[in-house]
Amino acid sequence: MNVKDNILVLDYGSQYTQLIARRVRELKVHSEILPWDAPVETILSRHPKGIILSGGPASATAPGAPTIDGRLLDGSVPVLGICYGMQLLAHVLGGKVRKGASAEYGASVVRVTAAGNPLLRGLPATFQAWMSHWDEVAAVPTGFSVHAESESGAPAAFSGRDGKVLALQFHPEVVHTEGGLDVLRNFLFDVCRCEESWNLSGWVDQMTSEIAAKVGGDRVVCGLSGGVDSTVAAVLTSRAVGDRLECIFVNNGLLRKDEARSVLDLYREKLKLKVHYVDASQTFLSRLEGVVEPERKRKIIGETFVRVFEAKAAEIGGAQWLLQGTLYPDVIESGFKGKGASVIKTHHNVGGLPDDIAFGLLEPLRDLFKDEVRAIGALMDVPGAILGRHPFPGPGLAVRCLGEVSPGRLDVLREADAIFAEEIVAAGLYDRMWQAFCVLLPVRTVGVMGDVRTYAEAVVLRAVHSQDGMTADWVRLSPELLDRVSRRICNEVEGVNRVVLDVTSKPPATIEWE
Ligand SMILES: Nc1ncnc2c1ncn2[C@@H]1O[C@H](COP(=O)(O)OP(=O)(O)OP(=O)(O)O)[C@@H](O)[C@H]1O
Ligand SMILES: O=c1[nH]c(=O)c2[nH+]cn([C@@H]3O[C@H](COP(=O)(O)O)[C@@H](O)[C@H]3O)c2[nH]1
Ligand SMILES: NC(=O)CC[C@H](N)C(=O)O
Ligand SMILES: [Mg+2]
Repeated sequence: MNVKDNILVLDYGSQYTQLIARRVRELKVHSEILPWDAPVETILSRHPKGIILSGGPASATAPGAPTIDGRLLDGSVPVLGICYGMQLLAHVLGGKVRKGASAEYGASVVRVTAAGNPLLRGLPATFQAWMSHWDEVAAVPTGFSVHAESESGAPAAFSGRDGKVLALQFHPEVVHTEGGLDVLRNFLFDVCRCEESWNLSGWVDQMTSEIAAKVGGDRVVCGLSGGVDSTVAAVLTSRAVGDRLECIFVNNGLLRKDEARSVLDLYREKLKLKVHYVDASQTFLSRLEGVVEPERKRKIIGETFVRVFEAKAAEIGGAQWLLQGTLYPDVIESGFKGKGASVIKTHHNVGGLPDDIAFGLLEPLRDLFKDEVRAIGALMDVPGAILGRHPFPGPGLAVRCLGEVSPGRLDVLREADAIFAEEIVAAGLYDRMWQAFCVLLPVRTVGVMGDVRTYAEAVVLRAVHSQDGMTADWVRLSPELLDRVSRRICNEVEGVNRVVLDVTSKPPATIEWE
């Protein structure tokens, strides 16, 4: 692959670190992530044209907080600090950081207060930006200038050292920040003087050879779910290992209405992969009996998946590798990177894996985001019917059936979910959103149906726009559609007498409820 220029992202534990790297790739520049405490020599040996400091959960002024070596701040390589990165720059260069009067999470308005910041070139005088912080910069270092402020009046952008050290309190890497990509473009091409020299088809060729080299003559089993990620991973891997790849589709009893059959039909018709079907629903459901704690559900499901893969692999002649369609958001939310990231939720395929797993793991998409995976799938001619599907988590309906996961409650959820999905498709909205689904609450409320008092559970409608699952906003569905869905669910699904709408973005909520 032709990698000319390199942008280094130093990871301070942000949920968005990989997103920064991914945006840089989107702008056709190679980018690499190193932990914040990588030695300066290592950092400089990568010849970065620029360095980006990510956000992070720590407070820059706290004892032992992640820091930066002053040698990186002499202006010879441009440095951009984002959120924690900004607070850190302010702190180590002699400014002042303190806890703000209140936090800013989600959408916020940034006002440009002075010209001269190369990052803000071309942006309007006020714009909506995504924030996720509590600390703020109270004073910038001597010799630095503030160019924008947030609603609270705190600095939202400052720079100094001849425009070579720059800082932003908001997150230009998230899609909900207006002009965010322009900000990063300005950094890469104006400040760092990079040239476009990276693309996805180069990635496919390189990854195919890496998989071939790693697997050698071994055999691979793939957990295939019908979703985008595992399908793309399987198609990519089959290019590298041919018929030494066997796919296993597991019915875990937590699939949506008619999903097992429709997924199998789809694979048979559209793709030439060897797919084995395992119905393990009894095993999953009996292990989940009585479990209500979200993280326990996820861990039980993660382990059970692996045991099912092991048993099936043994039955079909053994395999040394387990291929999974793990993406970067699964990894970061599971807190897997160590280096200071919080555990948000244990994705079954990452943090939920048991320690004594009988396979080596093959996860070629581990550094990527869904929209990149869709683009790679399209490059490899994966059918649009698969690439366009909404994501569906491996733990499935278990994390949407809050409280106990019983067959009866799963059926209620399945029926409600199918109605919502059907109406979203009928309204022509399916391809215009990231996900739409129902959640069943373990909360009973009083209703009156046919003059009879009911005391039944409530269903939540959740529909979100997102580009990569890292941030999301709720979809403004029309009142007419909401009304139709609500009436149909109450009329057609026994056990539900109330439908409510989730109007929360991510952050502060997550997309799924558990
Ligand atoms: N029912 C299943 N059978 C076999 N493997 C599964 C199943 N569900 C999930 N997996 C495995 O877990 C991985 C992670 O699941 P995840 O839902 O993130 O990805 P996906 O299903 O491939 O794509 P999507 O996000 O579009 O649903 C999958 O890529 C796959 O390897
Ligand atoms: O394979 C998966 N295993 C999981 O354990 C899991 N949990 C959440 N998701 C999906 O990831 C995206 C982000 O979800 P959250 O905002 O709920 O964390 C959303 O698209 C979720 O549907 C999962 N996918
Ligand atoms: N997202 C971030 O980088 C947050 C930085 C810091 N922990 C704060 O709360 O302000
Ligand atoms: Mg899935």
